[in-house]
Amino acid sequence: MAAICRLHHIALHVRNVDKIAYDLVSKFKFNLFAARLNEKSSQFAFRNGSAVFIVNERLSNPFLGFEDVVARKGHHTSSQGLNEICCPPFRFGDRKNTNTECNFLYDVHPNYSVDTVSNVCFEVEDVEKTFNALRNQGCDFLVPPTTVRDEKGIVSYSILKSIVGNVCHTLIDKTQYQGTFLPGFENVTKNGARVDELAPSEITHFDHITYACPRRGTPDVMGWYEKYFGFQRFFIDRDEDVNEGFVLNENSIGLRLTAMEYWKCSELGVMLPFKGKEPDCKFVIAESLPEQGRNQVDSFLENHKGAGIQHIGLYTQDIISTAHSLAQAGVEFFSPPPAYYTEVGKQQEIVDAGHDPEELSQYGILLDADLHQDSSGPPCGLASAKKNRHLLQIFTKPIFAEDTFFLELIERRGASGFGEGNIRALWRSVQDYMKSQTEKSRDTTLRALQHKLGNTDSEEENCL
Ligand SMILES: O=C(O)C(=O)Cc1ccc(O)cc1
Repeated sequence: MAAICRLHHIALHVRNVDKIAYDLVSKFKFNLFAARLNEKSSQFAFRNGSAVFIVNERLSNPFLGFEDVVARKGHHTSSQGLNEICCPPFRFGDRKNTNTECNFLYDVHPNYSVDTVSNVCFEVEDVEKTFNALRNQGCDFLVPPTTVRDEKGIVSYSILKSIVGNVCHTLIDKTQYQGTFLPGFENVTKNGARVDELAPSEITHFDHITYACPRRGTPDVMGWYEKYFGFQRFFIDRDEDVNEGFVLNENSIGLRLTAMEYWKCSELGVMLPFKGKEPDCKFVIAESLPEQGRNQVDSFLENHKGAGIQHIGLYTQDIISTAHSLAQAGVEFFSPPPAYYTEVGKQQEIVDAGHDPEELSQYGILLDADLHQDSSGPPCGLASAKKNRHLLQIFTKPIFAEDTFFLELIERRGASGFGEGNIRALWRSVQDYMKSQTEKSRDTTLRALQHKLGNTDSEEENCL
């Protein structure tokens, strides 16, 4: 079994990196802090808190590369040299330095026909040992242990295929590396400063990753992550059935949710530099239930052409402020039905949690109080904090053209699960959006058809 230390980054593969880079930097306030280019591929790394995305793009247009993207974003690259073992040194602007061996470093090319988020990279302590142990257990590896080196040290990695659709996991060991990111990547600087040293943001880390899985697929996914990574069940609701998971199956919501979490290094006795405790990224499996008709999980599976990562929760320390600045920058969020904020129970819940329903409604932020407060908590002052345990969430609209993957902002005030009330409200808002998208595309098709028919008519008239 792999002893996972922490989540290192999550990788996207997109056809047009420009749009995603623009969204991540200008709208979601990520910093483009490192990049790697060669003739066959471009890889860009974006950071917000400890949340790191690597966006991969094949260079379909050889004239559009890193310089163009950077110029558009107002960044400048440093020209510090790199020295990779598996790749000859490559410098920006040196497009003739073709490297046909190396395509996506630390990743595989998923050969996927739609934009996708397909690699969750974990840090482990010993890649070779982990590779041997997992392979002996029957795990399917795509890349054997591989070493990459520059003047700051060595990084080794290996890539395995998960049981979920196109998702794979890069296992990486950085313990012998003193550089800021990964060998092969070059730092991006802004006004002479390294971009990853800029002011801290409200987003601190990845809170959870949600998979959309086919019907009846949950037990296999859970079993796989338990066997190879030692993931453990995380109960979303205290009344949740061990085998059934958390089920919402009424009033047009047909969803089975099951969550898992993993042991962090700190729990294995290894100290990590995150205030002594590593933040924990949960994995959620979403499965659609057939009785309530077609839904957002089904549409993800169809549009994405298979199971995969449906959304990622970004943890923020202040969801109101983050939602405000992201909305100002052009991020579009799903809104719950307006009645959500005026329902007597919900209004009271929001007020009891110390929030203003009006303010939350401005952005469409949902609040869910942890109703199962356990009474065995510490006495006096902390009791009221415990009493008001809640979480706040908001979903963005899909960020890929195919209407698949989206992001979520989440702030937890003592609540560790996924609020049941929120899931219902979120579900409805996504369903409404899907309906409006279907109507829109139906209108467009109809208009196109009418237009065509009109043309045909006039052509016929012309012929007459
Ligand atoms: O609340 C969350 O973040 C979840 O992960 C639950 C969830 C999963 C899938 C959906 O389509 C909607 C909600």
